[in-house]
Amino acid sequence: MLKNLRESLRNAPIIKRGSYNYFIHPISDGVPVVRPELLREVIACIVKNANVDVDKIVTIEAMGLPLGSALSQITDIPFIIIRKRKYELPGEIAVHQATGYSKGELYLNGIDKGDRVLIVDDVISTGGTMLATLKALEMAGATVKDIIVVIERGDGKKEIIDMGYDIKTLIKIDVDENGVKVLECIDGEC
Ligand SMILES: O=P(O)(O)OC[C@H]1O[C@H](OP(=O)(O)OP(=O)(O)O)[C@H](O)[C@@H]1O
Ligand SMILES: Nc1nc2[nH]cnc2c(=O)[nH]1
Repeated sequence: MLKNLRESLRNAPIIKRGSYNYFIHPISDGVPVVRPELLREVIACIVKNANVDVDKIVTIEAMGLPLGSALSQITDIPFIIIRKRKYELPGEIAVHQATGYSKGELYLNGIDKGDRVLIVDDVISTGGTMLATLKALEMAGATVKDIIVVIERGDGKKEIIDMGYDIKTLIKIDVDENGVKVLECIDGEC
């Protein structure tokens, strides 16, 4: 089921961001090109595995956007984007985000108290972005029914599970300066 994702990750180039080995891939970067068969495969796998009995899908700028958008079209569930830009709307919630190579603020709008949500993102690595997202959603009074992330690297997933949340990842990889190694897939075919 995840043939395109597996093969493309095995060929992903690596760059250094400080000391961090950063892989570049269409799902996580939008470059060099996002092929429809890859996105279709990933979205089908998300629909098959995620709990979509929710009021809203929550994604994170920037690379949660193609995922949230396609998922919303298929499920007919509205989606919201946690932005890196401040809007200063009433009720906007700001949280601090730290990844393995960057720091910044995230801004949540559009959640009503009691909303049941599914969080979708492209990558989990340190878990810093997901922690910030969960904090913002907790502050907004949302109930997180499920979390699904396409690519898992590092130990961030464990932190989220330790906080008591369910989180699924479609593919688990290891990254070093030589490239990407595929470790595990949700379809069991790796
Ligand atoms: O688990 P973490 O260490 O937090 O890493 C995961 C985050 O890193 C990337 O976001 P980034 O902030 O680089 O933004 P982008 O989507 O604009 O590339 C990715 O989209 C995740 O949100
Ligand atoms: N594209 C990309 N996004 C990430 N988010 C966290 N780590 C990575 C990475 O290595 N590559």
